[in-house]
Amino acid sequence: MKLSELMNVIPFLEIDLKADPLIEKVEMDNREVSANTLFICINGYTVDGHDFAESAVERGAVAVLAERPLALDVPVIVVSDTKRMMARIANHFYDYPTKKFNLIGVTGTNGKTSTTLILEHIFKEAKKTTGVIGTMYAKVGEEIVKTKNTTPESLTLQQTFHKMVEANVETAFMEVSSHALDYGRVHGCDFNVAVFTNLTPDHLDYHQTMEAYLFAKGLLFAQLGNAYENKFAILNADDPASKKLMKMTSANLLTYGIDNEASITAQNIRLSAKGTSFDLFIFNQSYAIDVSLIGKFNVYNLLAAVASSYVSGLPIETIVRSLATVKGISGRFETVRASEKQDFTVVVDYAHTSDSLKNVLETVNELAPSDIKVVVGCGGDRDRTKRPVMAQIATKFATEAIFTSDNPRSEDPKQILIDMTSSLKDTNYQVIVDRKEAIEQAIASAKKGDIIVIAGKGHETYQQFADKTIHFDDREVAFDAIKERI
Ligand SMILES: CC(=O)N[C@H]1[C@@H](OP(=O)(O)OP(=O)(O)OC[C@H]2O[C@@H](n3ccc(=O)[nH]c3=O)[C@H](O)[C@@H]2O)O[C@H](CO)[C@@H](O)[C@@H]1O[C@H](C)C(=O)N[C@@H](C)C(=O)N[C@H](CCC(=O)O)C(=O)O
Ligand SMILES: Nc1ncnc2c1ncn2[C@@H]1O[C@H](COP(=O)(O)OP(=O)(O)OP(=O)(O)O)[C@@H](O)[C@H]1O
Ligand SMILES: N[C@H](CCC[C@H](N)C(=O)O)C(=O)O
Ligand SMILES: [Mg+2]
Repeated sequence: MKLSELMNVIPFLEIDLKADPLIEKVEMDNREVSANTLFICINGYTVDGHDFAESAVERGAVAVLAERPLALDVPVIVVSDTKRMMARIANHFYDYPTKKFNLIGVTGTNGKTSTTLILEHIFKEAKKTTGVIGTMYAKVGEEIVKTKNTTPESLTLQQTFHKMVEANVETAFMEVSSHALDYGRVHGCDFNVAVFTNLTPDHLDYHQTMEAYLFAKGLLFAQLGNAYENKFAILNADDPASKKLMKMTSANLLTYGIDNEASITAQNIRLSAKGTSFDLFIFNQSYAIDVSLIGKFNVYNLLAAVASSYVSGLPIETIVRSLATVKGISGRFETVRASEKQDFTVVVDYAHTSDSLKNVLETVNELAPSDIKVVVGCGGDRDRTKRPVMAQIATKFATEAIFTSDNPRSEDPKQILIDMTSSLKDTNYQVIVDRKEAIEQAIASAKKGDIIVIAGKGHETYQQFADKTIHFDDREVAFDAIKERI
């Protein structure tokens, strides 16, 4: 496509293009540039992309989009906000891919990955071709693509959607993070369904206040479109934030919940260590559900997934049937069993917020009257306000807590642990900075019947420090420690 055609998506742009080169690629990273590329300069948090424009041209960029004039031998188009324009350009370049399939966006503090993966299962059981974008990976049909962000920036996003169109994907499920909404990474995505899971404190380093955090989540509902376009907002009736989100959208509404009145509800919930049973009520029809997922919080995820599948046109009988085969989600309430002789339980869970940690520990408490040990830490370069709160929850809901490192990133691991424990009144804890040692100690000292919850890193297979990233998998470390003991 010609540069002039791409530039048409920018309103009121008055440029006199002396050359109108063919654009075959759009990139924001000079290292990815090749012949006939349009290079977009993004002034980032770490570095300024404008500094790489010259190198991009040397590598084959034939035009540059920038926020200031640059002395280059190729056309330089100056706009006030390159990031915002990048979303439009990406959308046009990849021919508006999200108009070509059903797109379900899931936002909320906790439960996004779980809900999107339950959705993937339901749609696959209904024999649909699916796509997923989220924390663990992006998936185009069966092909897995590694991702850096839960919700990638617009260029990668639209490129991935384009691949989904080529792979004949019929429905895609996407986690939409508050950062992505605030940055405008999803501008121009044509969502058919937007799902809200819940809102509890997290990312306050970025958003500063809960109001600002809610506002960012609300942007998904604000950009959803209208009821007459058959768009649906799926809201959690048990979360007070839903009342505000309702006002931010003109789409159709469908609510789900357990405690408050809702269109889709679960009643008579029975929790066990093997799974969960409940009666699903959907517009006064009821269905008996038996799933292998554990915990009340997963009932919410299931209800959200049922609601989104239903408004996407899947028959309720198909949806209900598929729930019987929903599998556990990697790193979410995942048990580690290394030997027949193991007489204690080890659970690895991705709880890295105060609310999710409380949910997991409450669930474990409900399941068995055992002693609970929790091994947990808090990530560096992330919301500091959650540190003392997570520590309080750990000592309150577990018999004993071992506080350790999560991903310290650029921070001093010891300081993070001081932030967690300095105002703690309870004394049923110890601090072991090294995560491997902490897990080994918890397992070595486990008594018969104990439950050990290793929280915060779930599916992650690495640990990030200021100077290095090492391979680290809670499940592997736990497995080896159990073997060592038996
Ligand atoms: C704060 C933040 O969101 N940063 C994002 C941002 O990075 P940045 O601003 O540091 O980018 P940069 O490195 O300064 O680079 C600026 C520009 O120069 C270019 N560049 C850079 C180096 C070079 O050699 N050549 C070059 O051309 C880059 O491609 C870029 O265009 O742009 C990057 C590329 O899109 C993102 O990967 C990165 O996310 C980082 C990794 C991050 O941690 N983000 C978190 C806060 C985040 O977004 N999290 C949410 C999920 C949270 C949740 O699930 O709860 C998410 O959606 O992931
Ligand atoms: N609906 C829910 N409500 C509260 N807690 C939940 C819910 N679903 C899952 N959790 C807890 O939160 C943890 C993370 O779940 P999940 O990965 O689905 O969330 P997420 O929203 O994708 O998180 P992230 O923001 O890191 O992408 C789980 O391991 C579990 O402890
Ligand atoms: N999406 C979340 C994941 C946090 C996972 C936890 N293990 C940590 O590193 O803090 C974030 O980037 O804030
Ligand atoms: Mg996620």
